[in-house]
Amino acid sequence: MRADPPLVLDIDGTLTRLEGWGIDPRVFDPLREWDAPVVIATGKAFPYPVALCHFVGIPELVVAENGGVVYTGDDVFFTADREAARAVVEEYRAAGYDLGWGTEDTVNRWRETEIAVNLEQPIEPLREIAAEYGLEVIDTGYAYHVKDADPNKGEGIARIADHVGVDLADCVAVGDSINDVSTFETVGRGFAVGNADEAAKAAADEVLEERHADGTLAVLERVRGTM
Ligand SMILES: O=C(O)COP(=O)(O)O
Ligand SMILES: [Mg+2]
Repeated sequence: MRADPPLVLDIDGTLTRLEGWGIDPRVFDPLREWDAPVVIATGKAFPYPVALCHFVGIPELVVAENGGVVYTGDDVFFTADREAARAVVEEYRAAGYDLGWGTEDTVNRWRETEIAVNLEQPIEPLREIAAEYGLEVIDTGYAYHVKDADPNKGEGIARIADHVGVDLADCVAVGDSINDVSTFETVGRGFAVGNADEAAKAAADEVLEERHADGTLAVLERVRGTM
């Protein structure tokens, strides 16, 4: 019997319902039944992908914070320093702006290496301050991320692949935004969902018609048992 290829999946825009928010429940069973490693590679803070793996019922193989945090299932690696991102946020706040997530800010509460800012906040002053500290700001369509330009999802995926013993060339990835470009450059086959941004579409091997989880489910159908 032929096996399933290892998977690398983004969360927002990729496992989401067509309306853009919330995990599409149809992805749970195929992911739990997948007979190869499934890596969740996201811009979200570390607890979110860990919880997703936990509730789907799959081993925790996680790239979080756009590569700033990598969990191989045995070891956690922090590949970026959050002090610069914190300094940017302090300056942004001092200039009268807000991160836009409310007082308890569960979006950033457990972040270790970067900071996320609500898309409704002004990006230009954020970019200017970030540049002073040598950081970049990326727009995933779900948040602005103030981050070190160096670590990325792709490097984290390579570290996990090495640890679990899968060949990157065999890996199939699905993603939707600029933070998935390094993923697509790292794995054998990258698919951008129909709602993907231009950067993700340009970096993918194939752009799907289907949007959000419809796209991911179509890829799973196509690649299941092809190894
Ligand atoms: O955190 C974001 O902005 C996007 O998250 P994602 O990488 O899972 O799409
Ligand atoms: Mg995404």
